[in-house]
Amino acid sequence: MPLIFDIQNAIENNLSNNAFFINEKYYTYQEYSQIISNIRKSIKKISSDENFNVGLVTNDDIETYASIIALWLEGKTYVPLNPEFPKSRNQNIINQSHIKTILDSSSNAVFNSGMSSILTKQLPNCEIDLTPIQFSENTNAYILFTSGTTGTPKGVPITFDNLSNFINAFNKLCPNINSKDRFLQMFELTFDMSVVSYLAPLLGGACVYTIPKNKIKYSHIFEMMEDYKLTITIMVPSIINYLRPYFDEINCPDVRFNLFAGEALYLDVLEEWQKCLPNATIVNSYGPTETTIICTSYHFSNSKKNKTHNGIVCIGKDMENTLSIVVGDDEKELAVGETGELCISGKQVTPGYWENDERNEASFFYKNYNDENIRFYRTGDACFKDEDGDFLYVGRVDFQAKIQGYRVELSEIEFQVKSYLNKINAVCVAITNDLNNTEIGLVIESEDIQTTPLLSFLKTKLPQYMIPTQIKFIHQFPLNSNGKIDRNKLRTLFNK
Ligand SMILES: Nc1ncnc2c1ncn2[C@@H]1O[C@H](COP(=O)(O)OP(=O)(O)OP(=O)(O)O)[C@@H](O)[C@H]1O
Repeated sequence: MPLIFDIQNAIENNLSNNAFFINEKYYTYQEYSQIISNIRKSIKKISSDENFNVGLVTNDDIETYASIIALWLEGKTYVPLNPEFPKSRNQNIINQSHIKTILDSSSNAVFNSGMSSILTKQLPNCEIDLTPIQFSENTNAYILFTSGTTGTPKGVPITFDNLSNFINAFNKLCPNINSKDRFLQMFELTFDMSVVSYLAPLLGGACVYTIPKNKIKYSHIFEMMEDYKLTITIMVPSIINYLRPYFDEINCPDVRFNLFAGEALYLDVLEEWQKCLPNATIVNSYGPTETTIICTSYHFSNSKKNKTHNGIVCIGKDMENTLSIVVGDDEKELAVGETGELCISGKQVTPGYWENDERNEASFFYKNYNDENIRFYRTGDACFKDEDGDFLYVGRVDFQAKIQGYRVELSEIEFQVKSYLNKINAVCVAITNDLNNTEIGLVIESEDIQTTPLLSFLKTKLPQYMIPTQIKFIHQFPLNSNGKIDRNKLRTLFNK
């Protein structure tokens, strides 16, 4: 059955249960369905010959989450616009996706230049109507504009078909989501981890607990986990690095499932974190936006030897309906243990970047695989496969530095630095010096480290060309809007 009918059924079957806890207020599925219907009525006037893409200002309220479903019931695509992003970036997204209508729940509309803006707050109540119109599963459910290292955001459309395949695979990983579950939703709607954090609970009749934007202090997250006895938590690993000093105070026996994704997860911190969630299944998962949130997964267990590479937890095996391979420069599949670029195919892969032929040409390719012509997405991630078929993450292909002709894995240097620093975080970046040579820069998240003994230690572990030549100290690593360590910002520390 198409995903949109599952959403309709889930809402209609759970009317008396709580759907959301937002800004200290609960909303039942009944209230949610009323707000969805009110918004839906007001967007009916969007002409059907208009582009499917509708801008959605991502405010922190029930109307924003209701707008998503209202748009979907009408077969439209949401394009999130974060009011906290620079105006020029949002304008670029609006122009690229030809948005003519914007849904906004705040009356001081930020994006009203030359397009119709529909205010979604305090609309009059109308008859509840959650029956979707008929539309193709190839319709885009959302388009996310990822930051894009070139400076121009690139649009990643994800279809309803992509999304329903993802949901099926996710439900295998985290089974039996039901009305007793309480989910943490701590992501900006411009980041795809938000989609699993609101959609998986909605489909199970569970309640979504959002963290108010003005309270995204890391201490608040675990207070919420404890106070509201959250049962399912989805996180980026940087969060537990921040929570690390408080681990002794955290005890969340109600968490039954804890998923990590989005960046490298380190085993040492995970082993400590696990004690805070004594009853949780902990999964490390991996996936670029282009393959719909996550597409590989690995179960952590404290009763086995967990697989790692340079301290980074294994990203595991393909989830259902995904096929990943590691290829060399000539797109030939590499043997077990050989590092190359991870390429992904399957039902979760985006149909392609939004109106970007050049990028599509570079990022997707067809390959004959087991007598089938299959379309693969190049992830830009360096990985290798082990003899059990598990993938191990090595680093970004573009973070691999070439130094004096040697290919250097920055994650290997980070691993050694961290093993010396013990619980202090460190990031290596490739920097270009005045003579246009590549060097290794090291940023340490502390202001109290002696460099001489650290360098002496590194010299016993690494060849000379891998020893960092510049070291900076910083009180706290900057995070980007997705909550990941902002490596680009760290790189700028070396420009001075
Ligand atoms: N479990 C994981 N371990 C290591 N890295 C991960 C993991 N999960 C995701 N990643 C990293 O995150 C990337 C996907 O994140 P996302 O699609 O948000 O793009 P981004 O590279 O962070 O940013 P952007 O494309 O916006 O510049 C992956 O390509 C990989 O580099």
